[in-house]
Formats: sequence, structure tokens, C-alpha cells
Amino acid sequence: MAVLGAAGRMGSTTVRAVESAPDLELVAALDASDDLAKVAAAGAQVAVDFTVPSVTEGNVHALVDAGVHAVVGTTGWDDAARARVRDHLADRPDVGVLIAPNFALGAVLTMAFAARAARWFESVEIVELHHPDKVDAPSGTALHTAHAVARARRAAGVEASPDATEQSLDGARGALVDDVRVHAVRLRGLTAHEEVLLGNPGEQLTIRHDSFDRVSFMPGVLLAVRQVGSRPGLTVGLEHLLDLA
Ligand SMILES: NC(=O)C1=CN([C@@H]2O[C@H](COP(=O)(O)OP(=O)(O)OC[C@H]3O[C@@H](n4cnc5c(N)ncnc54)[C@H](OP(=O)(O)O)[C@@H]3O)[C@@H](O)[C@H]2O)C=CC1
Ligand SMILES: O=C(O)C1=N[C@H](C(=O)O)C[C@H](O)C1
Repeated sequence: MAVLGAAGRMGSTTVRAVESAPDLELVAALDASDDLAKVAAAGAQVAVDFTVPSVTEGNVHALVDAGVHAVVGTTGWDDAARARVRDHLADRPDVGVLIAPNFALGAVLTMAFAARAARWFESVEIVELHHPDKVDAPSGTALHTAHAVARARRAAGVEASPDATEQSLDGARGALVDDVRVHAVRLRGLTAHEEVLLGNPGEQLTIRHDSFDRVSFMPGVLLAVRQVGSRPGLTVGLEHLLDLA
């Protein structure tokens, strides 16, 4: 297998995890200066992408063309980009692409629990907290969570969270994602954290997940690497591999 973004925080952690896995062999580790053709030339069957939002879609299209299955952790994907990959995969029905905004088991469970709880509360807001070297905001996980929560509330006929605020300063109430407020904190010392706050008269439920170390993502990454070849087409979210969708 191959790792794209191998010199980065997630890429280097993935390289170590693959090297420790007896059933996997790392044949290519690419950084920003490397030609993507190295992946197929090295005989990789699966490539993991932990690069940057500006290049990840192009990488996936090139991998699909080369017949290499892709496991993508890089964030920055929107509906249009995912649709382009889905269209492209129609020409390569043998290839699997899995895009997951978060590979940590606890984060995937947080999203599933939040979606399950969302219909029972009047108010819901999301706070994501990350290290300050992160280039995107809000996090891919917070976007995925907001959409899952909003879908669950719509399906149950629940109204948007009440909010009488007249904002005197732009951004004071965070970003509105699919009717759900999302707030992004960037703080030295943090790794990756998310809180889903659910409120009713007289009570609050907080669902919180903390990744203290990037090793937290590795069991999910390795699970995806092992399964992506038997899941042709596009899969979005690790929940589909964990029976949580
Ligand atoms: N799904 C999940 O569970 C997780 C997802 N992420 C996401 O993963 C992504 C990477 O995060 P992180 O590792 O912290 O970021 P880093 O900035 O540490 O790593 C990104 C790496 O990609 C390299 N790179 C840039 N362009 C290319 C290219 N064309 N080909 C190969 N490598 C390239 C960068 O090189 P250079 O610095 O030289 O430009 C850098 O080494 C982010 O989108 C983040 O949100 C992070 C954690 C968990
Ligand atoms: O950049 C990060 O660090 C992380 N990115 C992902 C995201 O944007 O959701 C996953 C995790 O939160 C760590």
C-alpha cells in the first residue's frame, strides 16, 4: 500500500501503523514533491491520502484512473467534489474509494449518538476544538456531524434550534451548517476534540469526544485499508464499516 502526505502529522503516524501491521506492506510513501505515478509503479493496491484539502480530490481521480483503491482522511470535501468522484467511479466499477472525516472510533460513535439524540432536544449546537496548525474550519467531522444531526431532525419533523439573537458582530454565533450552529476553537495544546451540546428546558446532554493522540485514528484507518477493496464505489464515513449508519 501507499501513503500520500507521508511527511505530515497523520501521514507519518499512518506509515508507522502500516509498518507495524503484519498483513500490510508499505511500498510507497509520497510527500508534496513526489509524482503520484509512483503509487501504481510501486504496485500499491490501496493508497491512504492525508494531504491537504486543495489536492486531495485530484489525487483521488488519479488513483481511480490507476485502478488503486483510495482511503481518504483529508478534509475539505463538499457534495460537488464527492459527486465528481462518484461519476468517475462509474467508469471504474472495480475500484473502491472511502472518504471519512474522522477515523477515531469514539468520534464515529459521537456522530451516531448525536444523530440518535437530536430529535429529542429543542436546541443543538456543535463545538469543535483543534490544534492551531489545522488549515480548515470548521472541521470535516463537525460538518459531517451537523449534517447527520440536521437530517435526523428533519426526518422527525423537529424545527431548527430556537435563537432570538440579533448578532452585533459577525461570527459571534458561529457558522450555520444545515440549520445547526458550529463553533471552531483553535488552541495550542489541543489535538482534535468535538462536543455536541443538546438542550431542553431544565436539562443538557453533552456528547464529547477527545483524540489526545493521532494513534486514535489508526485502527479506523487500518480497518478501511483492509476493507476498501471489497467495497467498490464511493463510501462516505467510517460508520458504514462499523454497522452504525
Ligand atoms: N479523517 C481523519 O480521521 C483525520 C483527518 N485529518 C485530516 O487530514 C489532513 C492532513 O492533516 P495533517 O496530517 O494534520 O496535516 P499536515 O499538514 O501535517 O500534513 C499534510 C501533508 O501533506 C503534504 N502534501 C501536500 N500536498 C501534497 C501532495 N500533492 N502529495 C503528497 N503530499 C502532499 C504536506 O507537505 P508540505 O507540508 O510540504 O506541503 C504535508 O506533509 C487534514 O485535512 C486533516 O483535517 C486529520 C486527522 C484525522
Ligand atoms: O486536522 C485535524 O487534526 C483533524 N481533522 C479532521 C477533521 O477536520 O474533522 C479529523 C480530526 O478532527 C482531526
